[in-house]
Amino acid sequence: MTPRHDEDPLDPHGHLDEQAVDGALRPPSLEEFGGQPRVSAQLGLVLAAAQHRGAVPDHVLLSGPPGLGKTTLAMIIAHELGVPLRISSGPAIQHAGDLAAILSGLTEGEVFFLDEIHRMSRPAEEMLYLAMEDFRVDVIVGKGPGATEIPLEIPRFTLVGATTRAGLLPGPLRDRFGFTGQLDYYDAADLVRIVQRSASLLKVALDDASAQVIASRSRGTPRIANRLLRRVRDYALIHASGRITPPVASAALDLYEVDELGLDRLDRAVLESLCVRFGGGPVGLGTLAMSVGEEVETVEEVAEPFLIRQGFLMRTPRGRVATSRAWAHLGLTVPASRVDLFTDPDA
Ligand SMILES: Nc1ncnc2c1ncn2[C@@H]1O[C@H](COP(=O)(O)OP(=O)(O)OP(=O)(O)O)[C@@H](O)[C@H]1O
Repeated sequence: MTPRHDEDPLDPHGHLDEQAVDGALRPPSLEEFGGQPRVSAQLGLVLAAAQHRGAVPDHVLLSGPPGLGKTTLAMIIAHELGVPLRISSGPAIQHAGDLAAILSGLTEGEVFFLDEIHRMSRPAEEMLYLAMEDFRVDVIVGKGPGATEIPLEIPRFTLVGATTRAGLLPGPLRDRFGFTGQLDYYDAADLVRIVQRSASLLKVALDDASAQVIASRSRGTPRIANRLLRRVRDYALIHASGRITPPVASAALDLYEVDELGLDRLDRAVLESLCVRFGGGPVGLGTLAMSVGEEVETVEEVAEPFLIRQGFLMRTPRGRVATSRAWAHLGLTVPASRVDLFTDPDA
């Protein structure tokens, strides 16, 4: 049987993979960017004032967990300013020369989006200080004692740096950003609107109650909301004649092991390991990550912030510790040896 691609209006010929569909769902303007009202309003003002003065806006730092819209905001900034966008990432810039090549190739007023800015090499970072402040880079020509620095003027640009770990940025780099937007997890009402917008772009009928089922399991993250919507759409297509209802949405998400609070396999593996294997901790992050077969960064940047926010896990100087809520969520009883930890002495 020939596969049918015509189900997807964003992908009529079947050329777009899932990531491309994700990109197609990105809101193009601040007005369409749902949620984050504080960051949106502050950023809007920075851009409007710069445009009013006819100046290139200050550099912008966006921080927050993955999937909350940092790349989307960088694209929106360029779009609102009507300038081109150049994209790179910290790990891709290992030598100062890589950065010099990018910066000298920018056009006047261009937005330069540098993702994972905390993972840039030290020499590149130092070059960036100068570029951000004086719109100049010092290119080193030659080697050893005969090496000379040649100053090179670069066009004025707006750097949009993104990081999941603002705390890892050296002070001098952080200080050179004129505006810092701290993105936080989205509340359910915002996610409902985001998922409804995506559903309408995908030409999928989605009632309020079903949108709420998806939003409540999306860990406060638009990228996850869009992904779950696509999984629910698939499930409805195969099992419910394409009709999404709250029970259909719940059944789909159960199948994909996303529970009612939005915890996925990795989150539960981390909690289970912490509670069962390590008796609730404290346990070091490296050991915890190894016990679930994941990279330290993944556990630290993807699972942990959400588990902490949900009150399942605490970071302590001696390691990660489970809360009583973690045992309860796993359907386990807090071991007798831990009970006193969670008992309020004044109760
Ligand atoms: N405020 C929003 N409104 C609507 N959709 C959004 C919003 N924020 C993010 N999205 C959607 O979520 C997806 C992920 O967003 P984005 O790639 O900007 O996240 P990110 O913070 O840059 O993630 P990472 O740190 O992993 O690069 C995008 O495809 C976009 O469609």
